[in-house]
Amino acid sequence: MSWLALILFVAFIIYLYKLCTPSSHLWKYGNQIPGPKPLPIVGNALVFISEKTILESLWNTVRQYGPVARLWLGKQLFITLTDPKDIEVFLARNVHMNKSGSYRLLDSWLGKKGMLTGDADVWKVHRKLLTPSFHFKILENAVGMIEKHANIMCQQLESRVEQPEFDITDYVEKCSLDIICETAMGIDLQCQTARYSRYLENLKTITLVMIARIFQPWLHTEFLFNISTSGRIYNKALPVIKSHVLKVITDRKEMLTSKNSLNDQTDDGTKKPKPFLDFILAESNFTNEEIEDEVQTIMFAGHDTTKTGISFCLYALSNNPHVQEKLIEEIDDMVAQKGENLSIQDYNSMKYMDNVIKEGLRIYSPVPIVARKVAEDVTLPSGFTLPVGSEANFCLLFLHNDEKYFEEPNKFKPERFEHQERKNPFEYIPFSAGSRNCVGQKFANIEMKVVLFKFFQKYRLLPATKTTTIDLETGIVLRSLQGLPVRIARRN
Ligand code: HEM
Repeated sequence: MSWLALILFVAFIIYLYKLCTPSSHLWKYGNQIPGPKPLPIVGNALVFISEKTILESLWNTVRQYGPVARLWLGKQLFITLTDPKDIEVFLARNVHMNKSGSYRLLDSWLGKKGMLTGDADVWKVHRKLLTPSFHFKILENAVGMIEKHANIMCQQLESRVEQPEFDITDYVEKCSLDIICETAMGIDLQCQTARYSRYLENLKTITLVMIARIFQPWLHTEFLFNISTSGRIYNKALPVIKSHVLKVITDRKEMLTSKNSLNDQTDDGTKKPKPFLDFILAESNFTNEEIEDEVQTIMFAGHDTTKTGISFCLYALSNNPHVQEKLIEEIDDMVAQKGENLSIQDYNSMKYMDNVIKEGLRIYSPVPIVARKVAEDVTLPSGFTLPVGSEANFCLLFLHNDEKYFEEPNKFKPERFEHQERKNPFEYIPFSAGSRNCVGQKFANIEMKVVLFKFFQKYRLLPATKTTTIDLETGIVLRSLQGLPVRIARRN
């Protein structure tokens, strides 16, 4: 019996070793890039246990080894890039179009056919077919719905006025989900007025498990992941997310077939925009799998990012009263000129608001890291060669907080965008760049403006009194370990 156990143990070690040993090509080029000495099997994965957050570990690696830093995660060669000239090589040319292997770990959730994670062949077709659903005309009609949900958020916040500090993310998150569901799916979820959202709770679990899994190479195989504690937690949360999305699709299909329940007028009598989901359902070439993957993708990418962008902006404004006052002044001027009913052009004409949002997306980039699979050996302007099969990770958060490109990067200064003479446009790319940039960029910008506008018409923000610092972490999108504590006061 003990012999059998020994043989099984040795077989398991050989299996792990093979699983974690990179190809000689990766090994040769990978080790020419600066980085810490790897251990057998795990590579450099232990660097992620030494710090409080994954971001801090990555940041330390970049500080120590430079703007091109190498880590081995098992057999995966993970190269962090923070120089805009190096990043440009990937984003400006249509050569390295597939997302990195880390995104494949999201397949059981986002599928293989969604725009965000899909490979180039599927992505090209979907992006072309679905781009019209983000057209300016559609956004223009969506403004009223965004305003409606922003107003509900403000009503919900009434109970927090003049109260101790609280996490603003909880409110913004539900508002963002309601916005994406009604504008993109045609379903008014009313998540803000419900006390509990199973979708949001389980989504949080899924994203946290997934991000940790990326940096734990021993959990990359399905078998080991499924028997791990993280895998069991994930497998319990996933069906909730899946069934939620399926219900959204079924409900919309039913609404489209029974015309009675299809109310295509907004409360103020204007025509509702055609939701993204109707574009997909009308596309006869889309399989059920493709529909589900795209809806799953837009539900996630369309609310978690804007939630993060808005919440961090509000948090930054709570700590920068002079910026807040200037923004309030601009909002009051706009109301004095145009009244309450603003068009998309009115929102976009507020220059200071625009710069506040740009600065928020710089200092707290909602998507801190994006990554590509290296499709062929490529030599970067910095001189290093990235071998085919490695992962190139662009750390947008570090790039945007690098003093080489932004003076006093820790200061929240929207004015820096007034005289914007960037040496290289790839120095500031919160929505990524090139043909796989964010398809929802215009939608996100208008949503952020409307929510800030409605909020500051009613309230002022005050800094938290108990929580004075936050630790940034990646949970696919940026998050803070302490939440984003603020206090609010009524204006007037
Ligand atoms: C502040 C808000 C947002 C930020 C900062 C943001 C940022 C990004 C970034 C950096 C990417 C590239 C990701 C990668 O290469 O892995 C991306 C892609 C994407 N985003 Fe956004 N996003 C935001 C809002 C939105 C919204 C509101 C939607 C949908 C309504 C959306 C839908 C997508 C989709 C579908 C992709 C994949 C595009 C493609 O590969 O063709 N995003 N976003």
